[in-house]
Amino acid sequence: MQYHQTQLQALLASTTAFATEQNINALLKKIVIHAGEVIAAEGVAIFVLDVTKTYLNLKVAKWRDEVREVNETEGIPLQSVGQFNTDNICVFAALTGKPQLIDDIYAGFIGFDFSSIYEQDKRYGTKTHSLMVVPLRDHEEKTLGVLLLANAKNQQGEPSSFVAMEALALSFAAHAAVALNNAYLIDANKKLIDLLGESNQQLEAENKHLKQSRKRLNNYQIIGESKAMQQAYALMDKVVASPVNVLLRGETGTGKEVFARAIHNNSERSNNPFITQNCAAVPEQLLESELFGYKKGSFTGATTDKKGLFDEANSGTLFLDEIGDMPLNLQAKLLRVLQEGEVRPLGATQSHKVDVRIIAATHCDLEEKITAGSFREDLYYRLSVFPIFLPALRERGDDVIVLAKHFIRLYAKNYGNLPARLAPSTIEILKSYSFPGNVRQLQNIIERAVLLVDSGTAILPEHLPEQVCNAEPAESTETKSQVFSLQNLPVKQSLKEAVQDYESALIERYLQANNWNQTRTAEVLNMPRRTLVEKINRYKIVTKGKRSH
Ligand SMILES: Nc1ncnc2c1ncn2[C@@H]1O[C@H](COP(=O)(O)OP(=O)(O)OP(=O)(O)O)[C@@H](O)[C@H]1O
Repeated sequence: MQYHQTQLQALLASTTAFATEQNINALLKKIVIHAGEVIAAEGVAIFVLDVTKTYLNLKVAKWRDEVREVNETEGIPLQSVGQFNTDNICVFAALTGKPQLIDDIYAGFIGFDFSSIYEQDKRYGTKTHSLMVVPLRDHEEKTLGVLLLANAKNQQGEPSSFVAMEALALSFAAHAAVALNNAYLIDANKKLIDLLGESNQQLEAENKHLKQSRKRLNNYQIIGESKAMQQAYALMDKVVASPVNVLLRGETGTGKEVFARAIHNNSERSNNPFITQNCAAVPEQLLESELFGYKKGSFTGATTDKKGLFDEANSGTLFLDEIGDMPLNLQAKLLRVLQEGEVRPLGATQSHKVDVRIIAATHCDLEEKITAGSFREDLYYRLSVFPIFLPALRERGDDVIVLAKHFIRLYAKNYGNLPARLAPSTIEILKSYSFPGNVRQLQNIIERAVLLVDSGTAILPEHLPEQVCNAEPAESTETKSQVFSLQNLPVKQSLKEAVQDYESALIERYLQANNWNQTRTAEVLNMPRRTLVEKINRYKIVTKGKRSH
């Protein structure tokens, strides 16, 4: 079959045009326009199968030069009353996958129902004679839709037959179908990507929400939401998922054991044992046999083998409280366990492996102990891979009252007392007290008060211990700023002297606030500890209020 040069050029042009179009509606329009150029016809229309594959929907129609995009919601049904709608030429072509060619639709009954075209002709004064319907099928031969061409024209523009153009039409339809299928795939991909993006965003939001609510509720079931505690929780968040050893530091009664349990309970080891041992409470030999165990006959009284706490805690966590008070000899043995992951019970000839996470705790200034030679520096580095400083109760703001109310509920329940409440004056006293014994001291104070108070009445200052009521209020930061207000400064002082005065008083204030713990103070002031010690010596800061560390 000989085709006109312009038709072949049009076919080539359509290939390029389709290859660069990814948008479905734009592509459908291009198919219709190019079809009219490749196959000389007066009218062109494209129908596509809807997603349910039950309707052929008209998308774009062209009559001579006029192109119309159609937004048809209900197209031609493939079936009606349970029967395929084979009277319709488009449905027939779609179902059979075969092109349909009619030279004259008015030439008597030809097996299809053209009544709607007759009606249109009447309405618009047109005259349809020849028709060609070509199915658009993808590489798997699934029908995507059909292309309808009306009124074939010859090269002179006179009415003709589509028969001569069938092969050209089939070739055009084949690559139009490939382009359409690609556009569908790209569209489906984009929708998937959008969907993924959306669900990712949703996941991110949920994640954030979970993290926030976890922070708010603090899953660790530790009472206290102050900023200082939030900082400690944030460090815990980091450490629970990893197996590193943790060193909990803080004054006595700040909740080091509470934190240690919480770390264990939120770690992967939570179903395994959590064993605690206070290293200060027992004599050296007993502590050694407790920790490492012994073999029968290894000393007088060793009548049976005894498992040590490292073995008891295998796969779990061993909490070593008051680690600063561990005797030097045992420090060396502990270091070996940490380095080699093996223990050797007393009297045993061989070591064996253990898998234990160590959480150590101390209220001591370990750095000072190292200087004094009573704590091994190498052990210190092993233990303090991840230190967490627990804030003193006086640094926790309103947590004091939150904790007090928690303990009231606890003891009211224990002692069958109707819940008492805190009188405003009591709240004031508790808020300004410095709590050297921290949470443990508050807990004892509240227990005593709940016992003293009558059921359902308020806890008054008289229900608090005398030393609490009569204590000087903890120094507030306002006092400091008063001392250093410009009005109070001597007028004849060099800048250097003024700065030194300020620095010296500031360091003293921070030392006091941190219970004279130099490491902690250096941390808070964000300076090396050695520099802090130098300044303490240079300014001759009296550390007589210092606790025994
Ligand atoms: N945040 C808290 N919420 C509720 N109770 C707490 C909290 N912190 C501490 N406690 C309670 O305070 C008491 C002291 O806590 P814990 O023994 O954990 O302190 P510690 O720092 O280990 O003390 P020490 O240094 O003397 O060993 C315990 O009864 C504990 O239950």
